[in-house]
Amino acid sequence: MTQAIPLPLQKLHGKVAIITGAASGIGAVTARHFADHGALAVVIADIQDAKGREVAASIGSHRCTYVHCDVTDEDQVKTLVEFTVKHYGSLDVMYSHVGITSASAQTVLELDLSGYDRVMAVNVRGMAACVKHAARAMVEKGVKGSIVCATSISATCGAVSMTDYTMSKHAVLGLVRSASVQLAPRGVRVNCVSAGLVATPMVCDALKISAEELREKMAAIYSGRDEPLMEKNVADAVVFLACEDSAFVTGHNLVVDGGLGTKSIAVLEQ
Ligand SMILES: NC(=O)c1ccc[n+]([C@@H]2O[C@H](COP(=O)([O-])OP(=O)(O)OC[C@H]3O[C@@H](n4cnc5c(N)ncnc54)[C@H](O)[C@@H]3O)[C@@H](O)[C@H]2O)c1
Repeated sequence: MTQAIPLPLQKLHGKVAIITGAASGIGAVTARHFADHGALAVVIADIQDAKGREVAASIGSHRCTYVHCDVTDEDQVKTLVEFTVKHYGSLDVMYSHVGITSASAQTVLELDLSGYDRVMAVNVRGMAACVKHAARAMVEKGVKGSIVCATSISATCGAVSMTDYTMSKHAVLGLVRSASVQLAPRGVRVNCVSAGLVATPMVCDALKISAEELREKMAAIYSGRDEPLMEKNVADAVVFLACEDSAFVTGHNLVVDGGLGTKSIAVLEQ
């Protein structure tokens, strides 16, 4: 069960939300944060079924449900959105958070194109499917909803490795900007959050390092802060873009990196 925020301070009271990639890391913390902010229902979508069910149960079955959904399969994304609308009446918020990296360094000279295809299928095609079906559900029901996509500080700069990941996050910016223009007349907002480095399984697995070790390394980079960038800091930004506080914000890339940008990426490149 979650510790509810007092009603007057709840930003998502009565809202119905989907969060993809919420079995783990930033998505899981954001799902809890949405529930704490009074969301009527938070639907967690992921491919890690046991973990996803665990997160949903820990938040509480009265307001959180797990649905298996591989975002690379458009039919599964469509079914996820249909399930949500059927069970909870509408869809107000889609946080399309799923993203992966390749197993290898993916420099241009050594680019493994099958790894590239996988990253693009998940990070770009999957993101587009989530935006498409969430937007359709909102437009059909006349809901002036909010769609938030996970980008990264890698969306606006080059990197010495992870070429495919960097390309995919640049592409998400194009998706968000186009969708925001197209959906503005329908009252649907589309924004993205570009997080700096957070010690989640995606990053720790890629670096073959524990979360504790990575946070220690990051402490030097985020030295002006009491602690390194955490999942909760990203979740706060997502709640802002999901709620009415950002009613006139659309097509925006909200950077959450403590002002450190590529310095935090440097940890990956050491
Ligand atoms: N951790 C960071 O430093 C960081 C920084 C910037 C942006 N991001 C973004 O956050 C997202 C990754 O989240 P995280 O860092 O919390 O990592 P994570 O690995 O903890 O979470 C990613 C989740 O996505 C799920 N997933 C993977 N492929 C999927 C698929 N095909 N269909 C459905 N679910 C799938 C995984 O099972 C996992 O639960 C990516 O979009 C990434 O670009 C992370």
